[in-house]
Amino acid sequence: MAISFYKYQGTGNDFVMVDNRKLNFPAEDEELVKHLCDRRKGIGADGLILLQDHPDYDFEMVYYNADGRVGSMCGNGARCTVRFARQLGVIEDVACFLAADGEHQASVERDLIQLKMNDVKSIEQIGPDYYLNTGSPHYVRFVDNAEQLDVYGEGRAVRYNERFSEVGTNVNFVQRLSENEIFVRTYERGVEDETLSCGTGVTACALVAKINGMQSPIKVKVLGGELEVAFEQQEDSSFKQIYLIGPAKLVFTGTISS
Ligand SMILES: N[C@@H](CCC[C@H](N)C(=O)O)C(=O)O
Repeated sequence: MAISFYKYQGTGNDFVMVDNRKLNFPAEDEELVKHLCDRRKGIGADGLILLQDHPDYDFEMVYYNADGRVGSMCGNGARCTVRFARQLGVIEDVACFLAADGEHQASVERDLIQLKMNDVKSIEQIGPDYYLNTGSPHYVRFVDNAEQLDVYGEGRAVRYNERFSEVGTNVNFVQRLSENEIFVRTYERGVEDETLSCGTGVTACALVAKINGMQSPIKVKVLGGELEVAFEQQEDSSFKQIYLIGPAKLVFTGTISS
């Protein structure tokens, strides 16, 4: 079977994208998805995304992690899907689409994609660390020197902690750089390694930064570039009007036989 694909990246978080509007991509085949995401034997990506029709939305985004399993929300993947939808002519500069965690709005502003994330009602504190869901589950730990950190080793220690054993978690390490800027490194569930950026992770870190005295909007440096997170915190401490803003780019297109 020949599969036509598009490769996109958002701050270095990269995805194989398939226009599934007129296809019936066999995504239940975990080995196929894993193969396409394999960096040596396949195309290479942190995940695979199907863009498909939906009767009530501009499109639906279906996300799979690089391990072949269907994933939860992917913030960078969603920004790339919006760019992809625009390239295909599915949308113009605004979109209302469905993802794993429900409805999202987005807009295209030149190089940047502004993505509205779902509200976050609560943040759990676990010792000095935090745990919250921004569409995907995220553990957040503040550190003094994220650059020197063993993200793989320390990330796996949390990822495979029995507390998270059923669903697992992504693990983020955050360093405060200035009054309105943080640096984030993330160990991603489903990739089972550090990625260059994680959109839902960056969002989680910005909300936790607010709890620790920082104000919206928060600039976020990641290994693959820069993002911004804007939000409002309500009196009941929940977060609304959360926006993840950053670039999303087409890298190349191709055809691969499975
Ligand atoms: N890279 C993503 C997060 C993808 C989901 C994650 N791998 C999981 O399984 O929770 C992002 O940009 O949000």
